Amino acid sequence: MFTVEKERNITWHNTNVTKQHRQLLHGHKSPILWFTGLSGSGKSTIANLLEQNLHKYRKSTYLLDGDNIRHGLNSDLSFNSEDRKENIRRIGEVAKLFVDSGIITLVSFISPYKADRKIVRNLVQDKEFIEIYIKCPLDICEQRDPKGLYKRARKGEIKNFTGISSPYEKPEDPEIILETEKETKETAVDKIIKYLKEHQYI
Ligand SMILES: Nc1ncnc2c1ncn2[C@@H]1O[C@H](COP(=O)(O)OS(=O)(=O)O)[C@@H](OP(=O)(O)O)[C@H]1O
Ligand SMILES: Nc1ncnc2c1ncn2[C@@H]1O[C@H](COP(=O)(O)OP(=O)(O)O)[C@@H](O)[C@H]1O
Repeated sequence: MFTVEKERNITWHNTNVTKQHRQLLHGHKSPILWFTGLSGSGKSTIANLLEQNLHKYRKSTYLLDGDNIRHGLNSDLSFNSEDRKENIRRIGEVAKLFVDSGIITLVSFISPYKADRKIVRNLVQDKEFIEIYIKCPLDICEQRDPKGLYKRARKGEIKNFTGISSPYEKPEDPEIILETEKETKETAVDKIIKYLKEHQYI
């Protein structure tokens, strides 16, 4: 029924209602759809449209968006590398809880470091982490500049800005790559839904 971690005097309690019971109730699996990419690459746009589509087809979803989470849970974190690591660690743990709740969990964070994304992948079971690389050249993201942040970063008003003064490490072997310079958001969403159906997540 439970396991004890002796050093810290804490106990893990198993619940009678399990992830499998919850997934059965929802009628689908509950993977993490992890969107990673530069600011302005299209993570939020695609994740939002995907959630809208899944919701329309009566799938239970929740979207965790970096900008939003930094308003609350992670409002104490900056954009230096240590804080970004902690940002991803926390949201990885939150996403794991959502997986356990039986909900399809969309996570849209720049998540620039390979090692941090790998830590989250290893938090959940095999096939429960679907990495979606929102690929878009920096110059196109910069032209789009939906929030005017690149302009400010170039002027030196924002430090540690991803792609300008802070690194972005591309995924090596993501499950899905979407090239938003070449394909529309609708095509991108269709591709993700096709993947989910083909791999029997939904
Ligand atoms: N220095 C710096 N670098 C990058 N982005 C910045 C920065 N300062 C603020 N912003 C805004 O914060 C959003 C990214 O937050 P994340 O939590 O996703 O970033 S990270 O995963 O910790 O790297 C990011 O949102 P998106 O544009 O949606 O990616 C920006 O709006
Ligand atoms: N194919 C596409 N997919 C997603 N966004 C696109 C695409 N083409 C143009 N855009 C535009 O690029 C911008 C992406 O912004 P956003 O979704 O906030 O990116 P991110 O969350 O990665 O910072 C939006 O203004 C969106 O309308």
